[in-house]
Amino acid sequence: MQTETPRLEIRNLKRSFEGRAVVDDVSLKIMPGQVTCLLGPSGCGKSTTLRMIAGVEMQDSGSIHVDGKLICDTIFRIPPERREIGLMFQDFALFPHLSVADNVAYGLRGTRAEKRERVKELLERVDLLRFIDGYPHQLSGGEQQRVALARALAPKPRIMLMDEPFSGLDNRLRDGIRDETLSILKEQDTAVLLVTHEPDEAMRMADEIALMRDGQIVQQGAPYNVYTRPIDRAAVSFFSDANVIRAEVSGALAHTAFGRFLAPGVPDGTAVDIVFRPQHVRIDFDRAGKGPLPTAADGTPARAIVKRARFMGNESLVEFEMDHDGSILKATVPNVFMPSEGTVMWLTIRRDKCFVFDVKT
Ligand SMILES: Nc1ncnc2c1ncn2[C@@H]1O[C@H](COP(=O)(O)OP(=O)(O)OP(=O)(O)O)[C@@H](O)[C@H]1O
Repeated sequence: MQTETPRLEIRNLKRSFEGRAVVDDVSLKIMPGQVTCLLGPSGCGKSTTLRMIAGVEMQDSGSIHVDGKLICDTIFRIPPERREIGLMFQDFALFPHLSVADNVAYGLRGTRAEKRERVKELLERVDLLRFIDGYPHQLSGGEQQRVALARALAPKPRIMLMDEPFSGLDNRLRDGIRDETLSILKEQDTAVLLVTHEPDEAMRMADEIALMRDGQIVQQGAPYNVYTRPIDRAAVSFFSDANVIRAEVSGALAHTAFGRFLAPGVPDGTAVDIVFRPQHVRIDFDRAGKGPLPTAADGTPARAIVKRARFMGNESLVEFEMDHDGSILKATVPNVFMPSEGTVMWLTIRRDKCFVFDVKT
């Protein structure tokens, strides 16, 4: 069986600044037409990784390959302008002295007529055709960014590196431009590496998410898998609010006020964190001092007092103080649910949505 060659492959990239490993052994493969999001908090090394692939930053070790060919290691190096890699950064400036059309045509080859055709096609898709003969200073910041996007897409690069490319756009525009950009890149079979610190953006754009932390990729996979099978507590919290209950294991079970949680393979006496998202807390009303009966799916109910309820738009967030230890738990409920402070309720936690992590690891 013939295996497909990745469009972009980076192997064991490392880069240190002042003795600190900012990118620490990062490897990735991206196939043609695939969008991979490098997702992680500010300062984790995402941009430095991208800059090394672009060729504007030199790695200390490791190599970069395009369609199976080496383009850069510590001995051999193709200069940035010959890598045929498209770049789209948030602060990528347009050429102020060139018209919008000439900016978009900048990297294009072909006859004047062919270039004009391609420029029109792209400006139409980013909804800016009316500005074709205008100049950058006549456009708003968001419009300039869309022109920069059209310029980056125009030469149909084999690889596109994007660093927070949509963050300057207002919400109303962002979704449309994001979807349009994605469909252009897919049509062109471009391999995309997109850097973002916004989980929503990564979930929306990515075929694959590479979760980065302290210079390393800590987890990689399809958005659904990364979201539903996070490798640790921080990976849960990165995507959403998370509740955490600390418990001790005995007999492969973690014992809590919400009943027992399976902790297979965890030795007795080990401390674990049981982590779950607010949407997986079930809320029940108090019935003469009692909650619902325990079930295998939801465990035992625990008594809680409403501290605060807030309406968030399409859901409500309720904060509870737990009776048994005074800890705070958050629950979200679709639509409007605004119980008043002090209301007694009973909470259960969906077992199939909980993650149990050994505290030490
Ligand atoms: N040229 C440099 N000299 C010294 N330190 C640097 C240099 N470039 C980056 N760093 C440091 O490396 C770390 C990672 O930076 P990088 O820009 O890659 O992070 P990032 O994940 O892209 O963050 P952000 O989302 O905030 O851009 C930061 O602590 C940064 O200060």
